[in-house]
Amino acid sequence: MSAGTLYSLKGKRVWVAGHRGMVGAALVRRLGSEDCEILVSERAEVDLTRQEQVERWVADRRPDAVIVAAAKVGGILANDTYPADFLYINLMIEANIVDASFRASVEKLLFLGSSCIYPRMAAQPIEESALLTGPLEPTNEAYAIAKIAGIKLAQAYRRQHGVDYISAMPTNLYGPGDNFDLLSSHVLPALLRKAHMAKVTGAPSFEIWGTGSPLREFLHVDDCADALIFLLGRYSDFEHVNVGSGSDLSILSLAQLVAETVGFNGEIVLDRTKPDGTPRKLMSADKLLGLGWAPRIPLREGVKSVYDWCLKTGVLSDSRSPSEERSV
Ligand SMILES: NC(=O)c1ccc[n+]([C@@H]2O[C@H](COP(=O)([O-])OP(=O)(O)OC[C@H]3O[C@@H](n4cnc5c(N)ncnc54)[C@H](OP(=O)(O)O)[C@@H]3O)[C@@H](O)[C@H]2O)c1
Ligand SMILES: C[C@@H]1O[C@H](OP(=O)(O)OP(=O)(O)OC[C@H]2O[C@@H](n3cnc4c(=O)[nH]c(N)nc43)[C@H](O)[C@@H]2O)[C@@H](O)[C@H](O)[C@@H]1O
Repeated sequence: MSAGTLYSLKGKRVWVAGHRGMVGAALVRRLGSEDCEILVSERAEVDLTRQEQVERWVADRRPDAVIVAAAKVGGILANDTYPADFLYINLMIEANIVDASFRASVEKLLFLGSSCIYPRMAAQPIEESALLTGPLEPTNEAYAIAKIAGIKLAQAYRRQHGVDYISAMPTNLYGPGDNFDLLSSHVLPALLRKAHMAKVTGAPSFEIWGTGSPLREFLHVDDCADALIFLLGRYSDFEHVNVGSGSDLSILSLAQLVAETVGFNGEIVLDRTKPDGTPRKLMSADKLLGLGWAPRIPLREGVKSVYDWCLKTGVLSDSRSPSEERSV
């Protein structure tokens, strides 16, 4: 084990639950440089909301370590429109994986939450200790409640059973493999697609939701995956850990950055009928920095690399209008 390592992945069987998602796929890429065996479960074989299926799979495959990167995930509109799905599916997935892992004597488990767990009006930058100190943002309350339950579940198993279960709270993420559906995506992939479509169709403008004034923090998913593998090896404590870049910008500034990246020179128009959500959610990066990890991919560089990835894969070329797209 190298200095500071509390849990070595060497020779271990590591289950990435949700390996086809943006974060799960980045974790699989990152784990490729560790001397471990990566386990994945296909959805056709295991629906993670089904306890029996999860218990059977974990008992059969016997992972040593588990990363819970499977979840029902979406942007502000999806969260606001489908609170039952966001609460129910996420509660089931995390409860099933945590308990099945305990029954199968998993050595280490990392649960992933999100920065929306914190109170809507939390003091900025938001420290880990702000959890449960005030009311949540209504547009994603259901998802936040499920994620808070996940943190508490990991802590409860840790306290009652002495197991090494930890939680990490990533900020808003972006990267290859993101969801570019305009109705269910997060802001960054939505803006890339809108700016690109405006450019290729010669439109004079593209729309962004809300007032453009909310502030958001962004982290490239490869930085996030690196931080998560760092925590898996170097962190073993009760409290969750924020995973962010340490800086934020307004949604309008983000839209301008995306327009520059894409090469769109027209206007950016505000659709004020859409919600803003939390005014600001910049997380304190102090705890993770203190442990010795720092991000490497600046936002401008990251957005450019994702746009290049989009052009290469053709993921933005779908000409359907938002109303024709798959529902969330
Ligand atoms: N994206 C962000 O901005 C962000 C920010 C903070 C935290 N996070 C956290 O990071 C984690 C991963 O997010 P992501 O962005 O990678 O989401 P994602 O791309 O939507 O991936 C989620 C994965 O979970 C799988 N899944 C969902 N329900 C399932 C079920 N019932 N059975 C089996 N698999 C199921 C999905 O499978 P299918 O491919 O079959 O649908 C998908 O592969 C989540 O815990 C999320 O809270 C994400
Ligand atoms: C990380 C996730 O963050 C989510 O909150 P949240 O940052 O507001 O999620 P986003 O959907 O990324 O939206 C961030 C901000 O961008 C604005 N925005 C502007 N144009 C667009 C657009 O075309 N699409 C989208 N999606 N937004 C847009 C949106 O109104 C909001 O103020 C939570 O709902 C989840 O629970 C999760 O925590």
